[in-house]
Amino acid sequence: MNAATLPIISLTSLDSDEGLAQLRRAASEVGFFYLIDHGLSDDAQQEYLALSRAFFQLPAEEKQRVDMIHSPHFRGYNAMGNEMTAGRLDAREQFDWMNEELALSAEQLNHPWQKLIGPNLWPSAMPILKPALTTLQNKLSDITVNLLQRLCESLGVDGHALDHTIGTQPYTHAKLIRYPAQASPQQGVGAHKDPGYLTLVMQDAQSGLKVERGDAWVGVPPIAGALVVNIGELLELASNGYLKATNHKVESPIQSAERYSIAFFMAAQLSATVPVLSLPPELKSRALGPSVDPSNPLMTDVGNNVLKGRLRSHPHVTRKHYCDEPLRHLLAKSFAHMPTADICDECRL
Ligand SMILES: O=C(O)CCC(=O)C(=O)O
Ligand SMILES: [Fe+2]
Repeated sequence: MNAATLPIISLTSLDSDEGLAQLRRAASEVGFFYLIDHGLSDDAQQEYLALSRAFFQLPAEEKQRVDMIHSPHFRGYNAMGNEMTAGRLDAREQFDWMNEELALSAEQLNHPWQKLIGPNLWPSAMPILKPALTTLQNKLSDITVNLLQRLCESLGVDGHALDHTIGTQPYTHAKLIRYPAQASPQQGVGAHKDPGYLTLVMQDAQSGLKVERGDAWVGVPPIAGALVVNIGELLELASNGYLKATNHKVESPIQSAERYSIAFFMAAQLSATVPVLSLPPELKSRALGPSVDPSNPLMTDVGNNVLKGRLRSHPHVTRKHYCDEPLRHLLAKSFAHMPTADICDECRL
């Protein structure tokens, strides 16, 4: 599969039945597609990628001031060697930000996922980053909410069927990512599914993103101006498996080229439980239930499904902020159906 065969969906075509049918096919047969006519110009995207390059070029000590290890809410910077996917280290550095919120006090915490709520860590050496990335977050959030509504329509249900799980604004999580060139092929990020409803990826001119199709991995080469969309685990659950959260990974660039991307994950509010949509009979008969993988149970309680991914990806943050009592006890309860070593290998909860 190449750029010509990975579906290209125009957001402005989704007012028509034909556009919706194309969207449904792309989302159910591939789970990955390019989105065009989404309102974020190629020039604007290049500016955000340039900002990202400038951030990663900051001196190491400036980046370390906002290191994720300081954030119980999984916000901030991760140097190379700090992230695990599929049990192996990823070769990328990244900066994560989410909804800007106040943290809950220890007395207010009833569920471990509530600890995800909190402020971002912004680098004082680059004051432009906070307003610029907040603007980007709002734009991408609007695009994903619109797309989620169109997806619901394409499945023959009310376009607003999932609105109540989002409320006034969805849970959003975004990452600036740099994949440095490696001397030999490396895992930029290992094979995984994204936990939320929908993911948008903005890529520079360097390829590397791959999608699982049957027993093959196919490339998702960049198309100028297009955003890459993928279906997350919550949509697989909401559609009872009619839509699939597709496994994907990034292979590190080799030789001299580095790769920059910006990933944006949109989910329902952390306190929400995702409902199973009432699909019309012709789709329902093809919705055979979400995938069952004991090493990656899909959870309809959004906070736990999101936290599951964060705990595994950043074990150093988990150890520092989640493994002391009473949180450790609550965590063991939330993930009682998962192998405990999967959550924290060191303390085994
Ligand atoms: O960098 C990319 O192209 C994709 C990254 C990704 O899949 C992720 O961070 O979940
Ligand atoms: Fe991903």
